Amino acid sequence: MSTGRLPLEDYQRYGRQMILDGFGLEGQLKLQKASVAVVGAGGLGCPALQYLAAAGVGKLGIIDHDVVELSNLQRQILHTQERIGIPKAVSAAEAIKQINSRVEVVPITSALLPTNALDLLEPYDIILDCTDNAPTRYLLSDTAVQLGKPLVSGAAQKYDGQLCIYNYGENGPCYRCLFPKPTAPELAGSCAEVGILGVVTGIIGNLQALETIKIITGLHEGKASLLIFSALSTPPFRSIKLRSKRPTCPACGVEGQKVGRISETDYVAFCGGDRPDWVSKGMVVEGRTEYRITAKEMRHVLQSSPTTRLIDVRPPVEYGICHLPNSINVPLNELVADPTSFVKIDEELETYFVCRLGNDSQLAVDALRSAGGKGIIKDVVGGLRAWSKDVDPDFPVY
Ligand SMILES: Nc1ncnc2c1ncn2[C@@H]1O[C@H](COP(=O)(O)OP(=O)(O)OP(=O)(O)O)[C@@H](O)[C@H]1O
Repeated sequence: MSTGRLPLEDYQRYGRQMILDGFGLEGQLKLQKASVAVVGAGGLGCPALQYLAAAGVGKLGIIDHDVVELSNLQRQILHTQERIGIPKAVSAAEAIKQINSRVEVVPITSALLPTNALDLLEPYDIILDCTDNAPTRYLLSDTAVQLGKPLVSGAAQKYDGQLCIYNYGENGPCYRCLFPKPTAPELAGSCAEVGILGVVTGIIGNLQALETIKIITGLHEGKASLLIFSALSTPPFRSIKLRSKRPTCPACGVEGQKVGRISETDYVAFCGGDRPDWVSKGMVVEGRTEYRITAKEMRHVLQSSPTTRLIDVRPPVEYGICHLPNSINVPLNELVADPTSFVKIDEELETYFVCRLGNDSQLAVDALRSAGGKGIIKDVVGGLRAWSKDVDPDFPVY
């Protein structure tokens, strides 16, 4: 039996869970003492944070560099219309305070990077990966291994989701044990590119909160498994038992650490092509800036340089929805298959690529350069979305 005591009103607030077998006052005191870092306050992070706060986790760190947008509200349920434009970490912290004012909330509005990950995550007992990109997944996994903390990882796209706890229990595997090599960039589209049903992120984010509460209260049996959810399948859940950590894993294997120092590792380069759109949000991704141009700079170029060609690499159906005047449409798949037959190499011409979000356009730059293109070949950071935000608010965003 526990000798601890809760503030009087907490017996009322948490009574419904405290009377559960195996939970009790002990479980509630453990939650109160626990600290959890949630990286990403988006589709997964919002529901996870909501339930962790409601359940009475003592301290919640929220790390997200992004701001709330209208397109987030379909699934990022802690944010509101009134808070569009403010940092997600701050918006989520405000929402949590309204649910449970006694939770200590630490909003961090910078991105998690190799240079700050160890420092930012060290103060917490458990880490939640609620992000949406491969470089951050590997960064989080390596950091969790180095800090010796469990990593409760969620992922969701389209109608599907996954849940796994890494670096936990007796010899539990890390993310690198399961995925030693990153998914080919062309297969790893973002939610903005491939779509997401909001409630799917709700299901996976809630499961992340559930597993976290089980770990904190001692209700988790400590066996590693990968839960796969597919909303359109019957039954929708499948669970795969996982092996122990791989002895040869470069991060957590018994043969010793072979991955480099986290702060010096270029996770973006490791994961390849489809870079997260961090540049437009103030994060410089090394080695790319000379081939990139902002939307505002693009407007200036279009107004002042007659030797400019602007190539829109979206699929024709998207080009048909909206496009910039004088842009020509060469879909990325056609361009990559045979770059110079679609875009003749001409050093006298300045060539600019644009797409919806500024990811495919980088691949287009790479394709043309690899095919021998020289001179000014650049792409628009943040794509047409940045154009709408920074240059022409009347340009449609979809
Ligand atoms: N390295 C990182 N550090 C901090 N937050 C991150 C990092 N990588 C991703 N995130 C955050 O993780 C969240 C992922 O959530 P989600 O995919 O639902 O949102 P989104 O990126 O706003 O969506 P969309 O792709 O529709 O714009 C985002 O808020 C994003 O800013």
